[in-house]
Amino acid sequence: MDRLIEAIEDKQNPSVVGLDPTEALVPKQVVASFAEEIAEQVEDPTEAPAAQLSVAFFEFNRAIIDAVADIVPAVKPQIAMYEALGPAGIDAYSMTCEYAKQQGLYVLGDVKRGDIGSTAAAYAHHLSGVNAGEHAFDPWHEDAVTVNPYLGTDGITPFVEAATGADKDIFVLVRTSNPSSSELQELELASGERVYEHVADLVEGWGAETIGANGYSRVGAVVGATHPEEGKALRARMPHTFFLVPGYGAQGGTAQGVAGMFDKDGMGALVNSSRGIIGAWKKSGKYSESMSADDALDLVAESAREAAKDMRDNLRAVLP
Ligand SMILES: O=C(O)c1cc(=O)[nH]c(=O)n1[C@@H]1O[C@H](COP(=O)(O)O)[C@@H](O)[C@H]1O
Repeated sequence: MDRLIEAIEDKQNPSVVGLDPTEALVPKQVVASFAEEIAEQVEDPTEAPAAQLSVAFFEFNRAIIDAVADIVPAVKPQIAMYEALGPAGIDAYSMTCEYAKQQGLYVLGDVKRGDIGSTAAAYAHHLSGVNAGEHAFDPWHEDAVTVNPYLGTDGITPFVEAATGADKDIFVLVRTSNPSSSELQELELASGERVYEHVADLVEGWGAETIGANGYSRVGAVVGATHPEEGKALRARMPHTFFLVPGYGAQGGTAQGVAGMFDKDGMGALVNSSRGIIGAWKKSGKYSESMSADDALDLVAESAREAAKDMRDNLRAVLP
């Protein structure tokens, strides 16, 4: 987590831009501009639409990354959006991660994996790379991944080991931002604790051997911006655990609401906004369908930059 913390200090900005593209979030003319090129490349024409959208996702992301790389420390590509397009989408995911890393950004792969130990060990290659050993290579280019703790310790240990070996991190779901999160996470245990509080204690334990120079372990926690009070209590309960805080903006989370999730030095949390940044162009009032693809991408980039700056300034205003 020390690399992430350095990047946050460098940019003086504890926020991360979520790269969650969908067809609705990419201007139509940008997608259309790849039609000919893709039609020539694919053997099976039924694959063309997914291939075209995948290329458009990458170019959309590249424009956004270029526009925010000097403002934010990190990006969080959400693999679901890319998986939805099949293998071409996965390529766009990996290319996005690689490009972001080349621009000096910390890349948090939102892959939310979780399974029995032997399978978790395979998923952990997201961090350790493929064919670990002499011929290892890293097709994913991620600095961290998100992990689901439902299977318990043996589903997490392979990720902690891989993260430790590769100087990377994981973020474990503790208190998620979504409306139904209470169905399981708020259940009361015989001890009187809530399920998410128990998970929080497990997460502190999973990270205990990996605490870095800044006092935070390699095992972070995901705590939704939509739960300000619980997030504040978790901050006190998890002194060595860095927080990823999604739910800002589109899901209703605010800078005031997340302020309590930071430590006394204004560190300890990274706040995510995806649609609020990458979809800002739609609310700019400047878009028109008759624009060229290049102009539309410029608008996407300029709007994302403004939204990222606003988010940074709003967070700075509530931090010490
Ligand atoms: O792990 C996450 O990042 C995550 C956890 C959570 O509790 N809530 C949550 O929204 N997320 C992710 O954060 C992003 C939020 O997107 P926006 O609501 O568009 O900002 C999506 O990629 C979600 O999958």
